[in-house]
Amino acid sequence: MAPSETDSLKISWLRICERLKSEVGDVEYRMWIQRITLGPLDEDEIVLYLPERFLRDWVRAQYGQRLQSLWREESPLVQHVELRVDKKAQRAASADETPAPSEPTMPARSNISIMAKEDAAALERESSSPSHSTGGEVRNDLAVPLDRRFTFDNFVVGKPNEFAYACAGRVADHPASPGFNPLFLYGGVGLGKTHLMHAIGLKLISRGNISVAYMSAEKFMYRFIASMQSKSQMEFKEQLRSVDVLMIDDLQFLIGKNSTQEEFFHTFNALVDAGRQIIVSADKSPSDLSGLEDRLRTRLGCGMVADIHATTFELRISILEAKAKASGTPVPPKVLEYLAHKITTNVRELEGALNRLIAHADLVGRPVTLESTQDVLKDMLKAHERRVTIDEIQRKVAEHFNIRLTDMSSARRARAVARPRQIAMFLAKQLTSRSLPEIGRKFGNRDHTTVMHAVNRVSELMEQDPGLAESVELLRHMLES
Ligand SMILES: Nc1ncnc2c1ncn2[C@@H]1O[C@H](COP(=O)(O)OP(=O)(O)OP(=O)(O)O)[C@@H](O)[C@H]1O
Repeated sequence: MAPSETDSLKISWLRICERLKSEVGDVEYRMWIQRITLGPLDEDEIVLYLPERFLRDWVRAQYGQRLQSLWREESPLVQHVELRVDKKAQRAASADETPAPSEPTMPARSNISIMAKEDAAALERESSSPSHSTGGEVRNDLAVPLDRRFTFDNFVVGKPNEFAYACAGRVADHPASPGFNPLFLYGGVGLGKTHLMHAIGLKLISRGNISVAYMSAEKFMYRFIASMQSKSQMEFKEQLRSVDVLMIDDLQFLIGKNSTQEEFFHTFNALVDAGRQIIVSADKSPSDLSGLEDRLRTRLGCGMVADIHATTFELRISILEAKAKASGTPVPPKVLEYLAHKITTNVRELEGALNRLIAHADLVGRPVTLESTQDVLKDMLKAHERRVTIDEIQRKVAEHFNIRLTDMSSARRARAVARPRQIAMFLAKQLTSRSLPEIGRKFGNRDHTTVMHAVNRVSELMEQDPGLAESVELLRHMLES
């Protein structure tokens, strides 16, 4: 690189630092950005160094996009930003004239710094995978802003989530009431835990005069570690303990991070003792969160524990209807049913699929149809194809027709047994990729022609007998969801 290029990059970097400082504020700037060192330009990619892996991951998750766009604006030479770890980077940078990151502030032998290092190490072990960050904007204050879309009004209620919804509503109306503190919401990925937490926060704030802090457990940990490094633990503790409502999302992140758990435990006790509300979410119930300290698990389970169950077909349809209506783009009921049938685990993905369809329809100026849906979502739907096994099919069909499982492979020919067996063969052909001989083998070593006959016979009967067609469809539905 020519010297003039180096200088121009340094000047660009100084300007970017200034802009970031004004955007994120002094505290965040010192904590994260100032630790970055400018590296070389490699073709159109500028390299930036951070002295620790967890810092690199945090900066990448929180500022990666912004750094890239600022660089692009600043310099025509730079199109991409690469963040790397270089433990020597800090010292090298101070000798150079790039904006000097501060010297590491972690006191070498204090207990606190050792605790923070343990957690940082635990984090480092995990951080080769993408960050769990909520992606929220990091502001100068303690918490992450609430998402205005996540209101109670926008939350669709059905059997699987009605209890959690009711508990959330109760806490929003009467925070810190006996029996509801803490409120512990748990359930699988993308089922609405965060949505309900934000809804509580938004409702509380709308009534004014109450301070609410929401953050992911991951952010809690980063702030805790950062407070150690910048020797501002007292400030961190005071900020946390001054809120009326503290919400910590995805608590399972603290498993294995013992010092952060300890800090959270003390914060938890201080707040509950002071009559403040705590709301926590996790992917499992307190008793199943092995890896959390026992005393913390016990305290977490002391208030109200509410489970959000997996969605039902009916709930998925209601959610899709509500979201399609809100979008203003007409989506035929057939398409909604198709999606609800295919994407069964996660509301986030369901929503993502619908948004993709709507965006596509708007872009090409054509209505959403079943054909366009299958085409636009091809890759997504493929990933969701559920692998049904022949064993599962036999079990479900036997249960449904109240026959013994062994009759699936027995030689009995009575119609009460033979017909369900044929239906099971039909479903095995429809729902698995097994060949006719393979299916035959699973049904008591029957010949492939027997399976072929069963498949044809059931197809015929379904056309003639609506009752039987309904049974087969019901079984298929149960097996696929
Ligand atoms: N019942 C519901 N009604 C409307 N939208 C919902 C419902 N459940 C989930 N969603 C939407 O699905 C998306 C994912 O929900 P959310 O982020 O709250 O899930 P989560 O349970 O917190 O997931 P994770 O375990 O990944 O943190 C959000 O956009 C949310 O608005």
